[in-house]
Formats: sequence, structure tokens, C-alpha cells
Amino acid sequence: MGSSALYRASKTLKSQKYFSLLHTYSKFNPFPSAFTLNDNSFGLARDFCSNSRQNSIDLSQYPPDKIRNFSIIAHVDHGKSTLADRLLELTGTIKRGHGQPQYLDKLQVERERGITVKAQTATMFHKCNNNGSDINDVDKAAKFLLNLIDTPGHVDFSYEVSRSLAACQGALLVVDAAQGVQAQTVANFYLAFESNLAIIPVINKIDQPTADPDRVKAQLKSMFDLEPSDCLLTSAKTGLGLEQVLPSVIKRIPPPPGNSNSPLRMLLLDSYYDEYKGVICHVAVVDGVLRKGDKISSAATGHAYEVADVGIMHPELTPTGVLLTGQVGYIVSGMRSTKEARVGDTLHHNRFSVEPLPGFKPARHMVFSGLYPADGSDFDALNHAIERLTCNDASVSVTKESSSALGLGFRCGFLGLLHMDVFHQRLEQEYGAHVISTVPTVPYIFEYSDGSKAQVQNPAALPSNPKTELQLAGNLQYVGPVITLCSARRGQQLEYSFMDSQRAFMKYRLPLREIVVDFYNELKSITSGYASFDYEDSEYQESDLVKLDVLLNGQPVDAMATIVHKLKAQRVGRELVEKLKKFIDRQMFEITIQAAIGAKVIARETVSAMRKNVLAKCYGGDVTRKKKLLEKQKEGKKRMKRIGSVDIPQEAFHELLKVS
Ligand SMILES: Nc1nc2c(ncn2[C@@H]2O[C@H](COP(=O)(O)OP(=O)(O)OP(=O)(O)O)[C@@H](O)[C@H]2O)c(=O)[nH]1
Repeated sequence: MGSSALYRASKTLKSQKYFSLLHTYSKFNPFPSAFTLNDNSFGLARDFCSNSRQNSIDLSQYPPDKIRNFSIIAHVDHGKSTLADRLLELTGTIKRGHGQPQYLDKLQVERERGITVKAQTATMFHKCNNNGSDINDVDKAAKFLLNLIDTPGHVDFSYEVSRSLAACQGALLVVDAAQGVQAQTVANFYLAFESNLAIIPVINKIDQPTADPDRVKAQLKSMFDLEPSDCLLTSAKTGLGLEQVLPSVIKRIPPPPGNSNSPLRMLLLDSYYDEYKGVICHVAVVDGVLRKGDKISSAATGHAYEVADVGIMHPELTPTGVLLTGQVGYIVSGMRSTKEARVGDTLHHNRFSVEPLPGFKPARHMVFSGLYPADGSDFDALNHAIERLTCNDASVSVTKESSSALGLGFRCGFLGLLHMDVFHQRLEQEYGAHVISTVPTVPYIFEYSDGSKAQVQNPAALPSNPKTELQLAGNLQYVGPVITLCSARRGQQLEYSFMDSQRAFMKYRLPLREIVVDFYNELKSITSGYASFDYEDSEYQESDLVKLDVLLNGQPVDAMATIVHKLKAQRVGRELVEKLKKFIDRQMFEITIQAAIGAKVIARETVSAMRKNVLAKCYGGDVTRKKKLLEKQKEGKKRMKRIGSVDIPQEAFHELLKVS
């Protein structure tokens, strides 16, 4: 297939829709020659903003035609959050050199890992004439209210991206000038495209010595039919080219639709729990007007609330007393339980019944894992922490479960392994909860002999062989090793094409379990980090699977059971017991570790007992006395073996994840 084969193959409906979109904005003449940010423009913007803040912000100056709602989307690390910083600085929303890079990445986990996991909205004000020319063109200057949503780049958080796009009419598609189009660029482009958004391509990091903007322009043209002349060239690091961004947003992105005179309809975009204010909801006002003190209802639950506070994120919560059609902001409405704030819900005035907004597709959980308090008595504390955190991360599913090995706990569904990891870290960092997580598993459909089917998320609940599925899409450079890797993981190649003379694009269908378990690390290591991949779920497929139990001293540990392909069972079983042996400390009694399929043990290791020298204090003495002491020790060991529980450290559970 040729270079543009990738999505041209599907031609058509999509493309036609997109061509018309391009047509509408390509009639505007793009930008004047690039110049770097000057202090004057910062000054103007800052004065304007600080004035508006001092006078308390009057949102009535911003009817829909003076509002633009847009997202920044990109592959991971292509510079979304840095670009967002620069735009916030440019508009005076935050101070230049605020000393905190990636301002909108507020969570500790985001700062530590250098990734965005949570979409964040910020409202900015910008002076610009209606055609979106330069801010310094004061004569014709009009004030615009811009809502910027910074989104995560990692595949696990694309649910956040798709939710954010629901509040936008356009998106900046940021692409690294050296790395070019990557797997998440493709996925995010299609999310935006399918939401009918105006897409502005931004080729960022042009300051890098290896930057090759022309190559990236050609890729954007061949893969998405984005015109090279529509691409903005920027460096979020040095500020080069940034002055074109906001005028382009104003010029190319349409204002929010919606009717100011219709009854109020608000989309609930996100929510989180604040210790002092209670549940805070982020909302987009689609129709009508919301004022402080209004009585509103949820279309999903029918519950009624009174709006105690309303405002915008500028970038911190800034009360405005009102939100008008097309505006994005926050409300505090006395929702008591986080379960009441349903993401995707429509909120409306009590006195009118309205047609609910389309809402969001429910999140599809790719990985399930049990979460148990490290100390069994902390169940209530963990319950509380999970409830609070799921308010901030509505894409996690939670059900209670119990394990004979670990006691009472929860089975949680996540969008991927990184999502699971981040959730654990947030539980610990933000709520001080110490958890043990069980081996993650992908969902399986189990077909019973009577023909009935059930989804199984916990291997412990599985009586015998189920059937399963899945698919992976990958974007690759080191073709040979990657093909070998995908074949070893039972992959089936669906597509192979070239993005340009140096980069290839491949699409595979793989069982989900094969990518959940350490696929990404292996892919990175065989391609020196040069390949990127993205995945989406496909239909379930029949497969020959077995449930692999882990037994400690003959007792199955339900939290360690896993489901594997029959042909791999022997190898996985062996690796599992070897790994476990390394992590289980020697105790006063011997520990046998076994992997078994049903009653058949397929691998075994032994952790030998620590032998206490009971004869140490026996100076001299005859042989019968020594024998007696040794016999007594043996009895004691037997008892410990029978009643003692084996301590399994959390690392052992983590290490089991890596067994492929
Ligand atoms: N040289 C150069 N580096 C940049 C530029 N923009 C961002 N960076 C760097 O690239 C890295 C990633 O930037 P981020 O803004 O965190 O990228 P992101 O796309 O928000 O990352 P995720 O949120 O994790 O997807 C950081 O080290 C930035 O300092 C740029 O224009 N030039």
C-alpha cells in the first residue's frame, strides 16, 4: 500500500466530512511571518486580564460568538502542557516564569511522572480583532473568552480526551517536529475528527536540532489530508511562533452552538471532591443561563440541588455568579455523595424538563485487579479513599469482593496498566491508603456448557476454560523485531504501510492479555524507545485458555490465579513459581510453591525452612535429650506449617505482572 494508504483505505465518508471542514477554514489566509513573543504583547494581555480580575469578571461581555472552546491533543510528550503554559502566560492568566512548569499538571503523580493523567480546563481572555489578527491591533480589538482543555497523551487516558472533546468545537493537534506522527497522534486525530471538531495542526519543538517540520507536514498531509499551509510552527520552549496560535484558534474554530433563550442544559464534564466545598462539578453550559442560587436537577437521577457557587477556572476557581451559553466553568451544588456527580449527565433547571444531552460512551475497562487493604482492618478507610478518588476519576469501575487469602477488598476495572498504576499511586499519595493489588487480568467471556455466557473479571471465579479476544494497533520503526514480538504474542497482522521513507505503520490483532503483560516494556527495549503503540478493543475471539492456580503449601491463593493460553501454561507456571520463590522470605517452616491447572501440578519450588538451632543451649547432655529437643522442634514446625500463614510481600504481586 502507498504512503497515504493508512486511512485512505477507509476513504470517504469520513474524508468527505473532513474535506468540507477544511474547506470552511482554508479560505482564511494563514499567518503573517513568525515573530517571537514580545513583552509588549504579554503586557497588554496581562493588564487586560488583571483589570478584568480586579473588576470581578463580567461574563455578560462574552456571548457565544466571543467564546472559543478548544482542546490540546497530542502523542505523549509532544508538548501539550508546555504549550498550555505558554498560552496561559501569553494571556496573563498565570505569571510568566511562575516557577512551576506544566502548570495544569496539578497532581503529585503528574509532576513525578511528567505526564498528564487528568484533563484540566482553564479560562483565558484574549484581545484580538474578529478576524483573529494580532493582539496589538488595538483599534479593532475585541475581547474573547477562550476555554483551553489540556488533555493526557497516554493511550490509557484517551477516555479523558474523548470527554474533553465533548465540550470543544476545535482542537490543536500538537506534533513533535522531530518525532513526527506517532500512534497516539493518529488515535487523537480520529477522536477529534469523529467529534466534528475543527483541527489546527501545530508542529511543535521546532527549536530542536533534529526538527524536520517539512517531513511532519508531509506526514500530516498523507495520513490525515491536513494541508501543509494550515500547519502552525511553534516552539513552546522558546516561544517561537506562539503569537499565531490564539488568533488561529479564534479564526478557525467556530463559536459554541447553543441557544441563550432556551431552557438551561449543562453537560457535567468532570467532578472532584474538595474537603471544604464538597463535590465540585465542571460543566459546559450548552443552552440557557445558570445563576448562583438557581435550583437545578440531574436528568440521570432526578435529584434536585441549589447552586451555592458558580464560576470559571481562571485558572483557579474564580466565582462569577453566572455561566452563560457556551461557557465552561464549575458549580458547587451541595451534592453529598460523589456517586451523584455522574460524568456525562445533563443538569437543567427544575422548572423545565429538557431533552438530555448525548453524554459519553461508557469507559471500556481493559484490565481488572483486586485491591485490598495492606492491613485487613483498614477496609473502611480504603473504601472511603476509593470513593473519593473515583469521583475524580470516573473511568474506574469498583465492586466489592472478598478473597480467602486477602480478606475484604474491591475488584476495580481500569483502562490500562498505567491507569491502574496511577490509581494506586494516587490512593497512596492523596489518601494515605496502603493497598495490595492482585495480578491484573483482562476480561473474558466464559461460555457455560448450557450455552449461557458471562463476563469474568476475576480468574478466581473461573471454573475452567473460557474464550477470549483482542486487538492492538502499533506504529513502528524497527519492523523485524516488532514482527517477531507480535508473532510470539500470538498476533495476527492486519495492515502494513509506510508513513514516509523512514517510518512504517502496522496494525495487529493480539489477545489483550498479551499486551497487558509487559508488552510496552519489551516493545520499547527492542526498538530503543522509537516505536509507539496504541490499542483499542475489538471483538472477543475464541481461544484455548486455562486457569492457572498458585498454591502455597497446597492452598490455592485466589488472588494469584491467572488465565493463560494452554500452550504457554507450562512456561508461565514455571516462571511464576521461580519469581515467587525469590520474593518469599524463608520462614520457620518449609514453603512449597506450586503452579497447577486444576488438580495437575505443572511446576513446583520449595523455600526451605530457617532452622533454629535448638541445641545451642544444650551444653553436653546425652543423645536422648538432644533427640527429644529436635523432635519437639519438628512438632512445632508442623503446627506452624498447618496454622501459620505465609507472608507474601506486595513486590511479589507486582513481579507476577511481568511474567509473560
Ligand atoms: N526543545 C523543546 N522541548 C519542549 C518543547 N515543548 C515541550 N518540550 C519538552 O518536552 C517535554 C514534554 O513536554 P510536556 O508539555 O509535558 O508534554 P505533554 O504532551 O503535555 O506530555 P503528556 O501530558 O505526558 O502527554 C518536556 O520536557 C518539555 O520541556 C519545545 O518546543 N521544544
